[in-house]
Amino acid sequence: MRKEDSIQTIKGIGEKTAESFARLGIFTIDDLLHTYPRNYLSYEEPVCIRDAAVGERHAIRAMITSYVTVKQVRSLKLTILTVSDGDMTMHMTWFNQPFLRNVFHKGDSYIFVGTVKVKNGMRVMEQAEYYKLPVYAGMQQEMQPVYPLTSGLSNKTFQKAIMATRELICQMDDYVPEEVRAEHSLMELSEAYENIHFPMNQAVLKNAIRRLAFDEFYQFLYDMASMKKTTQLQENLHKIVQGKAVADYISNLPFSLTKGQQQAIEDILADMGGDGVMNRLIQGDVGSGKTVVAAAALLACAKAGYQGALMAPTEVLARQHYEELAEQFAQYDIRTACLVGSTPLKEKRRIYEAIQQGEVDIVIGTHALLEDKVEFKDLALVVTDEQHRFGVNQRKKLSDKGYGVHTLVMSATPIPRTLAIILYADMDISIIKELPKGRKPIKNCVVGTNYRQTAYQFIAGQIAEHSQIYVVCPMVEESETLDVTNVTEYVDTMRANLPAGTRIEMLHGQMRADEKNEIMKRFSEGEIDVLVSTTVIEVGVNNPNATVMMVENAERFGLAQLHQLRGRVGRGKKQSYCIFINGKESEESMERLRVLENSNDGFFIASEDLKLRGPGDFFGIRQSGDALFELADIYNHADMLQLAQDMLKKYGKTIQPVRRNRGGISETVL
Ligand SMILES: Nc1ncnc2c1ncn2[C@@H]1O[C@H](COP(=O)(O)OP(=O)(O)OP(=O)(O)O)[C@@H](O)[C@H]1O
Repeated sequence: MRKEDSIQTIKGIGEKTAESFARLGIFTIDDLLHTYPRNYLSYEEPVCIRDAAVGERHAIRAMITSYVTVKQVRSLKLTILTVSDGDMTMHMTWFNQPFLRNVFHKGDSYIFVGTVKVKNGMRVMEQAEYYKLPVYAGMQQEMQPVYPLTSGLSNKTFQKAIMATRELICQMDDYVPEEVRAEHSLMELSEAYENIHFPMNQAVLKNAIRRLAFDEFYQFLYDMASMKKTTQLQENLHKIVQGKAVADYISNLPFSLTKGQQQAIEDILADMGGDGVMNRLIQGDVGSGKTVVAAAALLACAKAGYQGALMAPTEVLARQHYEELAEQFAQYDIRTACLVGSTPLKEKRRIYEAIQQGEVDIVIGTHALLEDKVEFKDLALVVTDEQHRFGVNQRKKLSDKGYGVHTLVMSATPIPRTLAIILYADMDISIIKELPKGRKPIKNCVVGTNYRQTAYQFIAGQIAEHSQIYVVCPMVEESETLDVTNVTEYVDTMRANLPAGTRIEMLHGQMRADEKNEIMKRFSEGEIDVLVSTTVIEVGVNNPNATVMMVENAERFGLAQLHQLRGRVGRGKKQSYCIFINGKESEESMERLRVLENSNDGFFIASEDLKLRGPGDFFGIRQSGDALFELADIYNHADMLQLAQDMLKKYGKTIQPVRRNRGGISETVL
């Protein structure tokens, strides 16, 4: 078995199961190994049957010692069996679940969770939940990995498939020298892969994540080092000196630029008119006005007679940029086009042709821009929005569509300077520090669920004043609801609580792209009052008329992500409000959320988030929005980032990272 083999080489995985895996983007063994559990379940500490207090709920680890019988008692079908923990026996019964006969087998061990009763002097547990913790490498595990699933694929099949690769995992060579591992207590590579999938316990899992975070950073820096060389060698083949066009554009804006925006534009023009190729990062907090800076750069490029591209991480955002820029640029005779995944094929072909012929000056789109069919006549500038959503290779793939292409990256992720120097070693950085004038600071409140009714009343008041509202719920899948408010149901609740005639719509990741676009369009045109959404709206969406952001189950999000969400309001002149509903009544989560109540500053929030995270928090509240790394968190694993840089410096490029082969395509982003 080799990493690059199809998963069908695993015994028991036939064509059908392989199709299910394919739907998750898993084609090879390597894909499988890199599809990490999205969660781990661990159960209450099991007790002995003897120690389980009658009338209380307990978890008991026991072995089935009888055959399973199914009895008809009046209208009930009873499934009965006996279990033992080696010291005492107990009866188990389930009602009307005769299929359990095929689930349980004599000799199997399970964890049974339920309330212990006494009947006829015998301990009994009725309707128990039952769990089978995995046995990996002959060891009973304490945690159950939960994988992303799709129809036709059970968690059990997933686990089995990973277990089948054990030999391969064990044979993995570690490229990190032993002395480095020893000095920094870095887990061995194979051990890390074993434990990310089947962790013995929380502590081991944490170490496995730390090790794999190192690998992600090392690969990233390694690739950056290769890129640096090529950009350094490049002379500026596209000298863009367009001060006049940009000055006109700026003077026609309905506002005056902030100092940071002005400086950023000056830096860009100096770069693009200079001797080398531009490679610049614009860092600015949410709502600081990075789009006009990008627009100025693209305008200068088009006016100099070259082509430019702007790549956004989502279709919603790409369309938003397109709509804004197409209108502005038309006044300067600049021809624009929008290319996204859902663009109809015929339209796509027309756009490809126009780009190739040089009939389009500026193209705005998503990953769709990376396709081979997109060929430029003379590409001079690539702007990527929200850099953390794209990998280095993706950015490079786009700029490789031309020669000596200038690169501009816009990011709202607040990164401390020390880390930025490592992560963006190859880039010059312009920072937009201040927000545009006239913005009123957002008023925040962190409240419990009992405040919801008051919040609805407040929202009704805002709608009466013609403002618009965002409500964010964590997820939409039926299976993941548990105690999480489900978006679909939530819309009904809101309808019942807001005045009749309130226009409420929902937006979630499972909708088709055109449906999402339609909703966003109507929301930005003021035809929707309340947009109930999952975090699809997180990045960059701009509707200055939205004044309230209400986040349900706010405790489930990372602070930086909540800050991004909050950034969707307070983008116009009206006073805006953010209501964070804490669904968990713990003082700890309240304290964490209060950081947001007290500050609107992204840098401060990121650093507080780091301080407040306890050792148990490493999973689940990683800075999402940081999809460049799968497991690594630039804040939490800052030491690993430093170590990766030190190792690269010490050994040069002689030590190659393990390269991930996703479906056969080598990618920097895991
Ligand atoms: N100098 C300015 N004065 C007033 N308004 C401005 C100024 N610059 C930008 N704006 C407006 O502020 C809003 C936010 O700008 P923009 O969408 O560029 O923010 P951003 O930096 O991209 O934020 P995010 O990271 O959240 O996407 C827009 O409506 C924009 O027109």
